[in-house]
Amino acid sequence: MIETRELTHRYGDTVAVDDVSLTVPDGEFLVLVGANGSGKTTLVRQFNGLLDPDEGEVLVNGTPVSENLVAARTAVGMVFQDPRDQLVASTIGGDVAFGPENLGLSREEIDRRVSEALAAVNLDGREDESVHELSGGERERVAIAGVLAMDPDHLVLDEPFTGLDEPARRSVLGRLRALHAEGTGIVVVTHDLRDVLGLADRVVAMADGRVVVDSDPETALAELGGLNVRVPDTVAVGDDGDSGFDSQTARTDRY
Ligand SMILES: Nc1ncnc2c1ncn2[C@@H]1O[C@H](COP(=O)(O)OP(=O)(O)OP(=O)(O)O)[C@@H](O)[C@H]1O
Repeated sequence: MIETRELTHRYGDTVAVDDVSLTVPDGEFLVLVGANGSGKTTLVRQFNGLLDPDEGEVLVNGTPVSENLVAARTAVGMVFQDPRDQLVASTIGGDVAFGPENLGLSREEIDRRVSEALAAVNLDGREDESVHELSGGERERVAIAGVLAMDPDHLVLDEPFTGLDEPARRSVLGRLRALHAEGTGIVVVTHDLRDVLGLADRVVAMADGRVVVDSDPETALAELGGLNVRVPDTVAVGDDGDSGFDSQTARTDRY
C-alpha cells in the first residue's frame, strides 16, 4: 500500500503538488490524469523517494519512505516516459538482472527472476540480444521487465504509451492487464484515458497540484466533463463505447 499524507512539493515558487493525501491499496489499477503541469509526475516520483516532499510524508506498506528507501524502491517500481533513459546494460538479460543484482540476491534467484520477468512481457529467450537494436515497444517491455524483476507490489508507469505504435501499445496494455490479474498494483499516468479506462479500478485527476477527482472510471468521466480539463474526443467506456461526453465540448485528445 502507498499512502501520501498531506504531501506538498515545490520547485522554487511553483507548488507542483499541493497537500495531497492519497491511498493506493495493493492490487489496485489506478489511472492518474490531469492537464500538463498539473503535478502528476511530481506526485508519483515521491511514491518511492525519487523526489522528496517539502511537507507531508509518503508511507509504503506502513513505513515512511524517508526511513527505508530500499524497501520503498523494492515495493514501488517506476517505468519512466522514455524507457531509453532507464536501460542500463547492453543486453536484455543484463538490463533486467541489474536491479536484482543490486539487491544482493543469489545468481540462481537472479536468473529465475530475469526469466520470469522476461516471460511476463513476452521477451523470454531473448536475454542475449542487444538493447540498442530494440523497437520502442520492446524497450518499454524491457524496462517493465527490469522493474518486475524487483518483484514490486506496485508498478508505476509514467506516460507508457507515448511514442508507441498500435501493436506495441496493445502489447504493453495486454501485459498490464495480465499483471493486474496476477495481483500487481498498477498506477498509470496518462493523458489518454482511452488506453486504460477499461482496465482501471479507479481514476484520479489532478489540477494545479491537487486531487480534484477520485472515483470509479464511470463516475470519474462524468466529473471530468464538468472540469476545465481537456478530454478525449472519444472514450470507450465498457462495451458500448458511450463516453457520456459531448465531443463538441471535448476539445482535444490531450489532458
Ligand atoms: N524540475 C523542475 N523544475 C521546476 N519546475 C518543475 C520541474 N518539474 C516540474 N516542474 C513544474 O511543476 C509543475 C508540475 O509538473 P509535473 O511534471 O509534475 O506535471 P505533470 O502533470 O506530470 O505534467 P505533464 O503532463 O506535462 O508531464 C509544472 O508547473 C512544472 O512546470
